[in-house]
Amino acid sequence: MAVPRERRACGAEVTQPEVRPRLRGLGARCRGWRTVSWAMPRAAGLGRAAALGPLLAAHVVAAIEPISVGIALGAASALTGYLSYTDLYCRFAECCREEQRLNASALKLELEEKLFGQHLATEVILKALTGFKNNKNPKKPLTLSLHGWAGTGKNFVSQIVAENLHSKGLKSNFVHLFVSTLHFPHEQHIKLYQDQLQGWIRGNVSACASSVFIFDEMDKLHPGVIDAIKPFLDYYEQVDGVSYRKAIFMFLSNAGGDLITKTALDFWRAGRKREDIQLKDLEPVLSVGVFNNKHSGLWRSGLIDRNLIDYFIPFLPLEYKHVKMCVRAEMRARGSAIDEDIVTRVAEEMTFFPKGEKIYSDKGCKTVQSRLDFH
Ligand SMILES: Nc1ncnc2c1ncn2[C@@H]1O[C@H](COP(=O)(O)OP(=O)(O)OP(=O)(O)O)[C@@H](O)[C@H]1O
Repeated sequence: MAVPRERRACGAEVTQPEVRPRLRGLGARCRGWRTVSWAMPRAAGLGRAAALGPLLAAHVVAAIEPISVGIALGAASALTGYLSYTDLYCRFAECCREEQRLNASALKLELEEKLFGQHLATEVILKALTGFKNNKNPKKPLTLSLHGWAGTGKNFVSQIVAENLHSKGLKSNFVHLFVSTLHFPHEQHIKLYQDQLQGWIRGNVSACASSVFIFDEMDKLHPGVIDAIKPFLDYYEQVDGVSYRKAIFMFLSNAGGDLITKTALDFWRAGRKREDIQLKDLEPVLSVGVFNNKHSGLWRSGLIDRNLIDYFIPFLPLEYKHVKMCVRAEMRARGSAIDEDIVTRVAEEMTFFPKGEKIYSDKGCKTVQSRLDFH
């Protein structure tokens, strides 16, 4: 019998093909399928295997890639006499290093250099992650809710955060990205999505306690779906034998973008500096706004009324000067010399709002890359 393509490629069982998430590209399919397969009956076993040490963990990976891992370990063992088995193993396969500390200064530098116009997001993310990772016994997982207009840097930041937590970033086996319209598209399957989500998260946290889960397009998530993970975000020591306290959850959403823009505009009109906007000017407005917004993914959510979201992080709308910074950053990334004429032309092709003042880019920096291709 012919094996379905996904199964050949990813080595996982297709459990419910008629309602499975439609995933883009093989990488995405593998990520989804792998997660499903780990989350289901084998999850608890995997968690225990990982806890029993690298030898067993090596068997788990060796079962996945027996030849390459075996050859690599054998050759390296022969060449080196001083590395521990764990060190050696982790040079060839990705390891979940739960106790690994965060390099806070590297993260700070990266955010300050690469993220433009987001003084609040930079400050809060840095403090939240540093505090959380420095705490050996967190009482709950870290939950961050990122809000803002399109193209203001929410996905960009989650990528930076992921890379600073697990070196392979979004490609890591311990970082999981869910996209509402891709993984949870049908309203009639909410119950199924809730069950799958619980299984995915339980399985992956069993395998790696410091797993990172990113939920993009929260504003397109059907109300109630996210409440399925409420027990995992709460202050429990364990849920069914699994501790979720070292995991990190990030929710990305356009919901609340209008509230953030209004505050930014009020400051601008009052002649106050953008950098004077403080978290307290926005966080309460955001949490209430999102809780009352039917299209936020967090409408009347238990995650909010149980105070399980640690930080609501506002992403401010980007101005003309920030768009120019994005163009320059893109030119640098492409290895091109900075041409200020092109920088200006690209920035001027973007559209700005509100109609009268034209201060903020309506797509943030989102189309900068493609526009640069024309010049
Ligand atoms: N504040 C920023 N600083 C630097 N670059 C940015 C910023 N915002 C966006 N960019 C650039 O624009 C690209 C698109 O932004 P990103 O995907 O992070 O937007 P988003 O806020 O997640 O948008 P959406 O809500 O539509 O998903 C990024 O990959 C990055 O190159």
